[in-house]
Amino acid sequence: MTSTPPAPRLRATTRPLEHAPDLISLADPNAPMIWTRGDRGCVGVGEVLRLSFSGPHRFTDAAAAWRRIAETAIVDDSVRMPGSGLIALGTFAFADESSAESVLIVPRLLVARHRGQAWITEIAAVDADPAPLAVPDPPASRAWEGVRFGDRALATGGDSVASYLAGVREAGARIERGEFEKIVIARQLEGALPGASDLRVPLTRLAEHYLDCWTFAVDGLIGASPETLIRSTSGAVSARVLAGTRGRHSEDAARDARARDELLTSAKEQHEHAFAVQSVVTALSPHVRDLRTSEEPFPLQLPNVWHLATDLGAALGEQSSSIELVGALHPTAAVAGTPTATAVAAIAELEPFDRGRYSGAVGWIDADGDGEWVIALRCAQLGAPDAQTGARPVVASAGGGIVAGSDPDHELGETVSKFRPITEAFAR
Ligand SMILES: C=C(O[C@@H]1C=C(C(=O)O)C=C[C@H]1O)C(=O)O
Repeated sequence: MTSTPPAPRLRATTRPLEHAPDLISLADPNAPMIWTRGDRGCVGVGEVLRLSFSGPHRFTDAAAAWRRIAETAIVDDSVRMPGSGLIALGTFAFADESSAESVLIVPRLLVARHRGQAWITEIAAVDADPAPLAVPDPPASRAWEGVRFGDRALATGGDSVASYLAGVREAGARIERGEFEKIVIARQLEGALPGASDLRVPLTRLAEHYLDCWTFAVDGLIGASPETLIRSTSGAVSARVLAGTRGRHSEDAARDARARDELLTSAKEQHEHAFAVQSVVTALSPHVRDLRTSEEPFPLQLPNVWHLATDLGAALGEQSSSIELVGALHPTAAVAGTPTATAVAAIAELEPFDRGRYSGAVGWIDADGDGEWVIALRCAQLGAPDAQTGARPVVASAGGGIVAGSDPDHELGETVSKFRPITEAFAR
């Protein structure tokens, strides 16, 4: 299933930079490689290695391939910060059967910052000539006409919103019959990105508005996710679980506060949230020690929605790499349901599309296996350019958890709120 060419032996050299440059401005406007949140993150320029994986073993295959590359690499790193030295950025498909590729990409140059510190890493095959360790000039600005999204046409030609509502109703009926307790049902929007568009425009908007989210661009998957699947640094592990959502009402403070309070006091939302936390605790427990969670779910305020959130912390109990932890956690109840296997099988039946990388994982890994991975939410996938026009298809996905008593129209409204980061970032 997984096709990986013999990996070259890599050399990575990291040196400090005096000034922290604006990361997004350095990205390739056509194929940006970005991972950023607030005053932290990195931009990749160029590509030295791309590994592809697919099928049910994509996480273990990727973890093994990366371990081999890291073991033989020569790393000269005078910075020693999370994200310095040899790095790959990656994105993994949601479903075992997905036709979407899961990839690990090693950039040729990586410019990164962590609060006040900044550095540059150059990566090449050991026998290749080194590139200068200098920050490249930002590429010239390009046009931005934006993307107008509409409901994605179904392969069967039917109405996609009607199909989503039917899926939610059917999911509710199956929950009533006791087939499963929770399932996440998603829907898709699509649009066309004009050729020669500057993808730094939507990325800058996402990074500026969604300060509590990781803004990412890896292999055409672009978004800003609030949900940390796993972060592992020098033996410490953390995660953020979200489940339970209300749309924001930024124009009306009283209504907005009511939405937040309703979320905090709703038995249904707390119940749904508990499923999601439990699924992460169960999957993580064999790999960690001293697992602790925030006492009570807290309200996470994003520009588009309120979420119920729980933070988890632990010590890494064995030598698992961050990709192995992602493989152990995926898919959580936040994106699949409970029990997992039944929910995943029902998603394949009730959603009339392949989710691709949406609700899979996106993030990075270093030579020690440490890294940061989020659930690929609030995102869109760009396709290949049309041979004639250069326009690229863009598909955005969003969904929500269905439990006993979920109302289909309310769930539809929730997806509208969850699409906002993407529809607004890609607007004209
Ligand atoms: C599935 C999505 O989001 C997930 C589902 C949530 C919910 O059902 O309340 C909340 C946050 C995410 O864990 C999405 O954004 O598409």
